[in-house]
Amino acid sequence: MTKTFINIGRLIQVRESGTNILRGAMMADVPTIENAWMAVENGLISSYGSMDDFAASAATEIIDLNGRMVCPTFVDSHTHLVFAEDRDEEFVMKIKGMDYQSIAEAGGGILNSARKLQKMSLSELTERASLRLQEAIGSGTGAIEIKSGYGLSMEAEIKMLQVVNQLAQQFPIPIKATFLGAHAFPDKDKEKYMSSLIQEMLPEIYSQQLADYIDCFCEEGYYTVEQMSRILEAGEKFDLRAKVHVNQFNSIGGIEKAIEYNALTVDHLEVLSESEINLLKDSDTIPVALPGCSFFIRIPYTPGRKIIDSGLPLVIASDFNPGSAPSFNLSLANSLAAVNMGLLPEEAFNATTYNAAYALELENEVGSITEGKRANFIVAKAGKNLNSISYNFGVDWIDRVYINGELFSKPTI
Ligand SMILES: N=CN[C@@H](CCC(=O)O)C(=O)O
Ligand SMILES: [Zn+2]
Repeated sequence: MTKTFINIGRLIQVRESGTNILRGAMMADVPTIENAWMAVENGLISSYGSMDDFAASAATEIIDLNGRMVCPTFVDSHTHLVFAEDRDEEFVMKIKGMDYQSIAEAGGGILNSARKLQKMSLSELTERASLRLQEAIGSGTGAIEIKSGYGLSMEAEIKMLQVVNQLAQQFPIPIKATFLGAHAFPDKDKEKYMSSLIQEMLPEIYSQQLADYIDCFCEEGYYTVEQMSRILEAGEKFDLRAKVHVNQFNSIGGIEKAIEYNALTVDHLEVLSESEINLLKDSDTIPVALPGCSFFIRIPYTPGRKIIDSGLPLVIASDFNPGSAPSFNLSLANSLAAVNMGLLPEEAFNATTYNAAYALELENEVGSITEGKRANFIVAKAGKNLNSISYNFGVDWIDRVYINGELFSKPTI
């Protein structure tokens, strides 16, 4: 049966299909229909228009939105949503003055998460991740990427990816899985782990079809450019395109190497030089900023304003993880991007919806109000507009979330 939503005060992010990722000045525009209607059929957006031209059909359920704004759900292209436990004790260490790297050296960090995850069963991990994902959808996320990387052994990395695949079966939104075995080294024998990654884990992941992308944390003290290169080379053989962590603390050549492998995205970029911006301009690789991480571990923000002013596209994601960004809330990411990166509300919104869909190759499915895309959308509370998303930081502006045209209910815990 068709559902028709009428008296939509503003229908936001309405775009024809077949357009491209938004770059530079294009990011400041969010096409909108004032006083609109929108019809949904079989879970997809089937048509929309101005209320001035609306004619009700008998075979449709009418839902009157009384002037509220409707916009597409967010797309979160970078998360570490599967983990065993929060790391709030590290948060307290940070308040007392320790930085991210010293916390890792003191037994915290990625290895702390790995020790906990290795001991936890697949079903317990799935249950915990499900609760987080339900909440993330309730906060407006309608498509998501989830990485492994807290396993750091063949068994635990496979377990993490199986959890992601179970979530993809259970949840009604598109979920992409990324293999991030190269998140840290589990012990001193780095070569042994490199061989395990390339010769054991990757073939097994491929044979079980557990991942869509391959990732690597290319950073001083983690993976060198040469090690990342070997990992991306191996990933290519198993049809896994790269989405990589680069330039979080230092620029060591990761961007250049990622572009050489035609990476889909380069994520973090808190440290970014003019020459690296120029390299990105000559490539199809998409820059992704993670303002929640900058906020939480108090590191510089990715120069998003500069990226856009250089004519590049920009994507923003949550980086949701227990260490450096324990929030999946993309409304907050919009606020942080506006206040700390100098993005207009329109630019931040495009970076978390329309452009973000490209960062997961889901541009034909989600990210805008377009005929034939999934009816994954948010109904705002009364009186809220596009500016409210960035402006009302930390305030819940969302009245309801629809996924595939169905009302999504938050879990009752
Ligand atoms: N930087 C590497 N990985 C995560 C942090 C992981 C952690 O601290 O557990 C990130 O993207 O910020
Ligand atoms: Zn990350």
